[in-house]
Amino acid sequence: MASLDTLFEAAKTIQARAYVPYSRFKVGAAIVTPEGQVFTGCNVENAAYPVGSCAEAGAISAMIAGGGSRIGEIVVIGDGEHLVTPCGGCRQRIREFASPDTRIHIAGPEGIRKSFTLEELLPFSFGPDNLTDR
Ligand SMILES: O=c1ccn([C@H]2C[C@H](O)[C@@H](CO)O2)c(=O)[nH]1
Ligand SMILES: [Zn+2]
Repeated sequence: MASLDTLFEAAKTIQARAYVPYSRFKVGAAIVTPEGQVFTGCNVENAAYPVGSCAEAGAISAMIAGGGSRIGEIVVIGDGEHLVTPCGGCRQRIREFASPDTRIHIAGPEGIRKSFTLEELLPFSFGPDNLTDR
């Protein structure tokens, strides 16, 4: 099983590959599934700014394409002094494949700075269950 250290290193490696000619703000994300598979993603910007995608979205796409189905834990790494927590859209993307107690680790270049549960970042969330209890 991948350790948190390994997951952090995977996020840092993919962060370096981010395509960010507009913001110059590189983000990396690494997911470990409950089975121990690791999937990564980086942000990919576009000249049509709104079409750019977040690192977390890339990691989730890689997970699904690679046969994973659940997020065990996720590390998100950014630069600068502020915590780079997932944007609102990515909190919802993570929510689709995670549980309220799934841990979301926020890292800087030196290591993990703070860890949250999904419930902390996205309380009272909307999810697949809402569609089945009609
Ligand atoms: O959690 C985050 C926050 C921001 N970004 C990206 C989007 C954009 O490319 C750049 C600046 O917002 O950072 C991510 O990938 N993940
Ligand atoms: Zn996002």
